[in-house]
Amino acid sequence: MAGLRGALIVLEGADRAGKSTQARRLVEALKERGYRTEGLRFPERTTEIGQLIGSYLEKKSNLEDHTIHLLFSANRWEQVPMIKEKLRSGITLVVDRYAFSGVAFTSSKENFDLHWCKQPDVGLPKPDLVLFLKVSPEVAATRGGFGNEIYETNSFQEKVAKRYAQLMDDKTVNWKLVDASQDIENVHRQLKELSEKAIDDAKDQPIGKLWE
Ligand SMILES: Nc1ncnc2c1ncn2[C@@H]1O[C@H](COP(=O)(O)OP(=O)(O)OP(=O)(O)O)[C@@H](O)[C@H]1O
Ligand SMILES: Cc1cn([C@H]2C[C@H](O)[C@@H](COP(=O)(O)O)O2)c(=O)[nH]c1=O
Repeated sequence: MAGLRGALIVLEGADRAGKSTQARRLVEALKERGYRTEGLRFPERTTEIGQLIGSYLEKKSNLEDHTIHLLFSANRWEQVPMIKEKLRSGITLVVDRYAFSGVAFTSSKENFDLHWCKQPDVGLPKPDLVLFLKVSPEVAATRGGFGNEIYETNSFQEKVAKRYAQLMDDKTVNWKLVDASQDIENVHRQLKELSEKAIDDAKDQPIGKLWE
């Protein structure tokens, strides 16, 4: 319907929680239900900034810790005009990782606090729903591919899980926690239900600003 906006739905969680699997399924399921829906993921590795990030994650280049944090944030900001345009035109966006990943991962490094890590992302379009896929580092480690990229170690992922828990204390963000150690279909059903409600709630609301 003209004038109604789409929802910004974010999937967050530790590496190998199943975010990409669920994001793909969610986009398809929402489309089947008649919602105009598109997927998006961060980091968006195809841009110039995204290529620097990809090279860092794949351990092909080294970047100073503040620098890589700011690049992750810049990689989100460069997509903001497109995100706003799509939401305003009624398209729902399902986003695989967002600013919460940025804060949870960088603040797990030594000498970084949550407050500093949030600042570059203050004012981004605020998600209408953040689906947190909770899985223990032990279960995540049994899933395919764990260990290829820079942050994929059990010890680092344990720190990341604690940072996410701190972020979820923020009640200004619409967090929904889902047990992602269940089978793919069960997780999917829950995400779809929560998403449909968020789309309905968001449709006549203005786009908010994150952490403002
Ligand atoms: N609920 C599940 N049960 C078992 N295996 C799963 C489940 N969800 C995803 N997987 C498998 O775990 C692996 C990682 O899934 P996926 O890439 O979706 O996770 P991710 O959270 O996007 O990971 P990353 O953040 O590291 O890219 C894949 O092999 C996928 O098939
Ligand atoms: C958005 C974002 C991501 N990260 C980290 C989290 C993961 O370890 C990788 C991305 O891997 P994926 O397989 O493409 O999901 O990057 C980060 O540290 N900061 C961020 O802002």
